[in-house]
Amino acid sequence: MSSVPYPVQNLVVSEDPLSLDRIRGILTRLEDTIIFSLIERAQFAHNPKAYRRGEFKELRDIGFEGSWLEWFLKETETFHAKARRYTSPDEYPFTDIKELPPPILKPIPHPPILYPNSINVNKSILSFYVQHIVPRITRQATLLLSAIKRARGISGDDEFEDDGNYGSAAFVDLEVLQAISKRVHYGKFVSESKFRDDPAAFIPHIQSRNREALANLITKPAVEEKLLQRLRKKANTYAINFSPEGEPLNDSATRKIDVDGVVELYQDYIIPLTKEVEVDYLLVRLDGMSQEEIDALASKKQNGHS
Ligand SMILES: C=C(O[C@@H]1C=C(C(=O)O)C=C[C@H]1O)C(=O)O
Repeated sequence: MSSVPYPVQNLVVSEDPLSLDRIRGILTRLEDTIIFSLIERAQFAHNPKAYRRGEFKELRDIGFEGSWLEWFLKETETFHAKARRYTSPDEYPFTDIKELPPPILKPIPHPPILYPNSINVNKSILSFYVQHIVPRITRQATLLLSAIKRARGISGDDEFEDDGNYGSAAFVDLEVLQAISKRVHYGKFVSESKFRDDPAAFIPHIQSRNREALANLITKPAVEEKLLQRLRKKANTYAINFSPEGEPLNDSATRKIDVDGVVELYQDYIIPLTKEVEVDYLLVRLDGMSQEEIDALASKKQNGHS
C-alpha cells in the first residue's frame, strides 16, 4: 500500500499511474470529497424548481430551455473547457462536449494510459442525482423550511417550494456531480489496470461480448464490503455537529447528513455504475486491434499490476 496518506492524483508525474493500489487510494480520497460536498448541499432546501426544465422565464428569454442546474453546468463547463479541464482523461463534462469551446491552452501531454473510448455516463449520474440524491439529502432542511413557512401562514405546495438559494445550491450541486463523475469514470483506470495484469483472462469474454463474465472478473466483493464499512464510519464522523463551546454533539438527530443515505448512494448507485463503466471500457478495449495483436496480448505474462 502506498506510504503517502493519499496518492498523487496527477497522472503525468505519478510513478505508476495504473497501480491498482494508487487508483484505489484516489477512489478512497474521493469518498471525502463526495461526503463533504453532500454535507454542504444538505444545508439548502430541495428547491425543486431549480431542476425543472423551462421553469425560469429569465432563461427562456435568453434562449435556454433547460433547467437552472443544466444552465449552471453549461456556463461553468464552458469556462472549464477553455481552461483545458476536459483534455484530462479523468474529467468528463455534463454538457455535450460539442457545445463547449476548445481550450485556450495546449493540452497537458498526458501519457496514453487509457485505450481510446467515448464512454461518458454523466447523463445517468445527473438524472439519478436530481431524482433521488437531492430530495434525500435535503429532506431535513426542506422539512425545517416548510415548518417555518407554515408558521407564517403559507400552506400547501408553497410550503415545500424553495429557499431561493438557487445559485448557492447549484454551485454545490456541481461539486457533488463532478466528484461522483470523476469517481465513476475512474472505473476506466481500474479496468485498464486489471486488463494489463491478465489480458488472457478478459480477451475471450470481450470477443464473445459476455458482460456477465466480465462483470464477475472485475468484481471484488471484499473491496466493496470494506469500502462501505469505511464510508459509514467517515460519514458518521464528518457529520458530527459541535456545541458553540466546541464539544461534539453525539445525538444522531444533529448529524449534518443522512448517513444511511450516503452509504446507500454508494451501495445502490456509485459502485454498480462504476462497474458498468469498467465493463463498458473492457468491451471496447480490443477495438481496431488485429488478431495478431490480440494474440500477442493474450500470450503476455502478467505485468504485476495487482
Ligand atoms: C473499483 C474496483 O472495481 C470494482 C468496483 C468497486 C467500487 O466501485 O468501489 C470496488 C471493487 C470492485 O468490485 C476495484 O477493484 O477497486
